[in-house]
Amino acid sequence: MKVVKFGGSSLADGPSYEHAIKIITSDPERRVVVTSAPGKRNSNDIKVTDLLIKYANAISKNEEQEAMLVRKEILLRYQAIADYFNLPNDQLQPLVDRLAKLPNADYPNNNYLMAAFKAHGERLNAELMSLILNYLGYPARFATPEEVGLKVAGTPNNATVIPETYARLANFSFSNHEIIVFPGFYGITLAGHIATFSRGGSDITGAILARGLHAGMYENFTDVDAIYSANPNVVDHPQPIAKMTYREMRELSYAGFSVFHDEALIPAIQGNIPINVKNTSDPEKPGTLIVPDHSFQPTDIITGVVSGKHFAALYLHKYLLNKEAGFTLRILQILARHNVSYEHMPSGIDDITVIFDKKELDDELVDIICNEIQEEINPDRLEWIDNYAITMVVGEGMRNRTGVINDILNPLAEEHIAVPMINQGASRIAIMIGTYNQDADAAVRAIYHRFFAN
Ligand SMILES: Nc1ncnc2c1ncn2[C@@H]1O[C@H](COP(=O)(O)OP(=O)(O)O)[C@@H](O)[C@H]1O
Ligand SMILES: N[C@@H](CC(=O)OP(=O)(O)O)C(=O)O
Repeated sequence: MKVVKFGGSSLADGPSYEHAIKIITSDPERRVVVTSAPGKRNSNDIKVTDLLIKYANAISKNEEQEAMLVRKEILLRYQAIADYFNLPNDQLQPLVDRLAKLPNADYPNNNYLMAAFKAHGERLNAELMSLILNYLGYPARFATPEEVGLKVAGTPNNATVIPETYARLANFSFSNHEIIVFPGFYGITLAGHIATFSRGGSDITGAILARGLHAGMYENFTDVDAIYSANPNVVDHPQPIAKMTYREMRELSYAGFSVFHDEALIPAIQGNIPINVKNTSDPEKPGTLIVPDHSFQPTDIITGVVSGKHFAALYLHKYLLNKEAGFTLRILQILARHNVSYEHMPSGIDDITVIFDKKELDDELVDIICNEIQEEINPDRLEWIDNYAITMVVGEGMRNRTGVINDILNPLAEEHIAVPMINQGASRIAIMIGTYNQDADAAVRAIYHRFFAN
């Protein structure tokens, strides 16, 4: 049995829906389908998830006129898909009502309201997909996180799955003849409220279902032929990756290979389920296979290179820092006091750099943290670097090679790219290079061309 997830770009309009339906119905193994919300139909378009965020904000601010206009815009997206298949209008009415009634429900606070609104992009799309499949004569059943017990914890817009979900999923039964259509992106908290994963999180739902339902394969359909060795928006015609390991993908998606969510690797790893990323418009192409480490023999030295620009860094210098017991602990205590987590903390004998994901911080919080560190720790130098980027060079093939670091650093030096930090150690398959934002893309191109020129 296969779990199949379609991204927003693969369900954006009637023609793309038609491709997806062909894929679903061409293989009887494809029994569980996970939908994203309709995505962009062209580069100027707006994702339905972003329209729903607008709708939620208008409701929170009591802007009734704006809310009505956005709600109509959202409905038009689903209506256009339904019309493409000549679905009778009355069948769409439950979706229309659901969207209209969203503001009337009780939410513990505005964050839960936002989560519930956002989740409806996928929920309505799964319902629509099952209606269309049935209308075309394929036996499909719409199932929800409520029904199967997909439970989550954490914050309402950045939730994580609760392990008991897997036991509940094991009890979810469906017949050999039906196609289950399930909305991505959200689960239900123990208190019964909707909470979403982070953006792009429908990939996570697919992986949870694949693990919980013991799928033989998790197919992830998107709008590119494969995962490439570099972001195709940064490098022209990068090389497709035929096969890679879970660990490689996790390192790369963490740093910016947005084609697959880094958190979605975890259920797949736990369930030992291979992932195949494929193109909805060209499903015959092999795509990229993501597999466990033990079944993999690397052919290239590096598998991919990527830069994430959403980082900031706090650089601290203090003589004899390495002799001062509890120095790092006191920094971490200040961060914990403000509920801020850090990403990395490379250190030297007199220096330490704490790297943050910018999503964790705002300007006010940065000021507070810097002031507290200055007062309580009294470093000789404290510098906040707001335009920090992390370039990640990843490959199982680096494991037993020497000199790879030279091949990474030399092209950067040739391009006069400053490298304020290198971290090569903890993970034997990844080297992390700190650069400044403005150099990040050039760094990716320089490293890519050094390793993949031929
Ligand atoms: N290394 C990469 N390989 C392929 N695509 C990438 C890579 N890095 C970034 N991308 C981008 O990821 C996009 C697909 O991800 P996303 O838009 O989230 O898809 P979906 O809507 O199918 O979930 C591609 O169109 C591409 O622009
Ligand atoms: N629709 C959500 C979740 C998601 O996974 O979307 P996509 O598959 O289009 O990346 C978002 O936009 O974040």
